[in-house]
Amino acid sequence: MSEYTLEVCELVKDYGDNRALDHVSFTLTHGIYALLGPNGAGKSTLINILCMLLDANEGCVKFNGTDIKKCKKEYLSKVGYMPQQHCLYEDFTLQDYLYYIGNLKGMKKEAIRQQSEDLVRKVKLEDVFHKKLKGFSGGMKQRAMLCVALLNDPSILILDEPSAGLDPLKRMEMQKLIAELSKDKIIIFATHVVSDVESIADEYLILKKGKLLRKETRKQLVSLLEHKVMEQEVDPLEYQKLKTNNKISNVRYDGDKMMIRIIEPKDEGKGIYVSPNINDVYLYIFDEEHVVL
Ligand SMILES: Nc1ncnc2c1ncn2[C@@H]1O[C@H](COP(=O)(O)OP(=O)(O)OP(=O)(O)O)[C@@H](O)[C@H]1O
Repeated sequence: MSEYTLEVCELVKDYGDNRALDHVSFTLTHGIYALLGPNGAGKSTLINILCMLLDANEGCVKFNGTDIKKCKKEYLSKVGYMPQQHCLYEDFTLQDYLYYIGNLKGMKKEAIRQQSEDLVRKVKLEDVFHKKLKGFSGGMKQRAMLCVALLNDPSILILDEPSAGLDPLKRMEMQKLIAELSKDKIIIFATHVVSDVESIADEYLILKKGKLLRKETRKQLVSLLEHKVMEQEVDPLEYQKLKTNNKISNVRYDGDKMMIRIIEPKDEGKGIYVSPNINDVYLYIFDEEHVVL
């Protein structure tokens, strides 16, 4: 199995006085990396630098040990990018669009044909291969964009909110697809929606205000909250009171009973401690009123 490395070294990006990335460093080998952070954390800026659409002010990115600026053509031929916004030519058929992109990627005609047919089967779009993209639903367009990103079998796959706008079933399908396709690749999956990555991410890159706070596995992250998440039954009045000075990560009804998940409860002994999940950790890290990290 070939092993690729993508190394981000002390990246700094400023937009005027606003520092969007602040000395960000990490190294990735194959696997699925969830890039998490709230609005403005710097995810898109980082992705744009990784896709060479934007230059950093300081620092560099290395692919297999070489600065990507020194091997731009080779590096870009190994990168597949699925942007947040659809950028499909709607008057093209899916087949024509894949041919067009394959050409831009410098692929041979026969390779485009073989890979296109294989990819549309994998993402279950073979029935609409010859149909115009303008007739595609949102979910079909997302899958078409994934095909485009996967043409030329990239070693690095960068996905910016790949499940945005999909219904829960389609979100699960997209997660399954990404997990199936991840073998031997470095996959960066940027999202705000923790549940989209929880079942498939090998590691989490957590960005906050341009700084990389953590690069850890699920196990390492949830250990932050071991014995700190309590599930408790409450009545709606009590809930209103509790939520003013507690971090509540979830509210659900169990029949008539209102159940809440509290992180580091102020008043212990009213519920039971439960296993933390990534959602709890996300709230713990990003709850601005109770900054801990
Ligand atoms: N072109 C730009 N000009 C000026 N400031 C920018 C520009 N792009 C991003 N920024 C700023 O840089 C910071 C990081 O933004 P960025 O879009 O990278 O974050 P993000 O994590 O991708 O956010 P979102 O989840 O909302 O897409 C923010 O403060 C943002 O306002």
